[in-house]
Amino acid sequence: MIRIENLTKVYTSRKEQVVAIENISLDIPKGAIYGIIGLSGAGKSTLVRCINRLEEPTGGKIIIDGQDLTAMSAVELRQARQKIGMIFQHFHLLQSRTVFDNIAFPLEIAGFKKPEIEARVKELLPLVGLEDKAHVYPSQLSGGQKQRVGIARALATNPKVLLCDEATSALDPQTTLSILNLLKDINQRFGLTIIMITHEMKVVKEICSDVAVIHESKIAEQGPVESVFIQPQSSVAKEFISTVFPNELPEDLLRELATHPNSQIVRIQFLGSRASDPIIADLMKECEVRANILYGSIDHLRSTLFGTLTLELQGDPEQLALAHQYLSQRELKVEVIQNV
Ligand SMILES: Nc1ncnc2c1ncn2[C@@H]1O[C@H](COP(=O)(O)OP(=O)(O)OP(=O)(O)O)[C@@H](O)[C@H]1O
Repeated sequence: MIRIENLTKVYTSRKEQVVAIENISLDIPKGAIYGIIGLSGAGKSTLVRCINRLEEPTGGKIIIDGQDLTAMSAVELRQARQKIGMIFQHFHLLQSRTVFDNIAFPLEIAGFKKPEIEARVKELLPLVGLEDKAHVYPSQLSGGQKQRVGIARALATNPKVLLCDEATSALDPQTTLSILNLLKDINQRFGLTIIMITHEMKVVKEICSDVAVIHESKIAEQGPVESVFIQPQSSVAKEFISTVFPNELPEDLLRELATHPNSQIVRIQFLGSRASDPIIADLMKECEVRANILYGSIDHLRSTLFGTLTLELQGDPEQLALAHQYLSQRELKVEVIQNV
């Protein structure tokens, strides 16, 4: 639905040239919640601002529903932008307008008549849970409420795409969760395609269906969230995943385990229904190895279970080989952390 082809943006000043994004290509399916994650300065904001040409790309194409935004005239672009909503980290609300008038603003610009505007705003207020705040000013709202106004304003012209630039980065964890749930709800109810720019893997873990990791202006890797979490390829993706699923064992424990004879430390990761398999009981019964649990966690990637289990396996080489065979037959991802 959205195709980004070889997108490049170079900022040129008198002193220097900065390549903010370089040859980025992405296919974003209709109805996806597509996360774009990267460290500060990686190029995320530039990328998202190029998607609706708030920033003019230096090269490449943005194709939305078959229409090339980069080839559009100013008038065509203005019309196309009505189908692309955007929300920002710092909300960007008009302080002198009430909540109602902030949400009405894009409809006024688009030339809607007063009764139509009133009807649409009255539809949007309950959608974002602000029925009782229509006539208050932004300064009287909490951060989460301000972002709800931002979301209602972005949805006013019935967009097909919602761009979110660090939409929850200024919010506390609980408010972040409530905004993410609202975005998930909107995505499911209206089939809206959402692009989430973030530097926080917990945002990706919570609601994204797909993710692209951007590093030093380029895409380091991309794919469905489950694949990237279970089999990350790039070191930057691994680093991000370790922020939500830390699985390093303490150094002194590793040192102590290194003294155990015939022992191996393995990390097992599993998705979905595999989370309820009796792995340890089977390993002990079928492979006759001893399995000591060193670390375990189970969590959700959106609505799929994702688990990590770090075990010390003890047994002779044949028994350990049998254990690996057993684990690989069950399509679990197994990594040997330490052999003794
Ligand atoms: N208007 C500009 N003029 C010159 N350089 C810019 C401009 N905007 C961004 N850059 C540079 O482009 C690179 C990418 O910046 P960008 O803001 O897109 O990164 P980011 O991943 O969004 O970072 P952050 O999370 O810190 O906002 C950085 O090196 C930045 O300094």
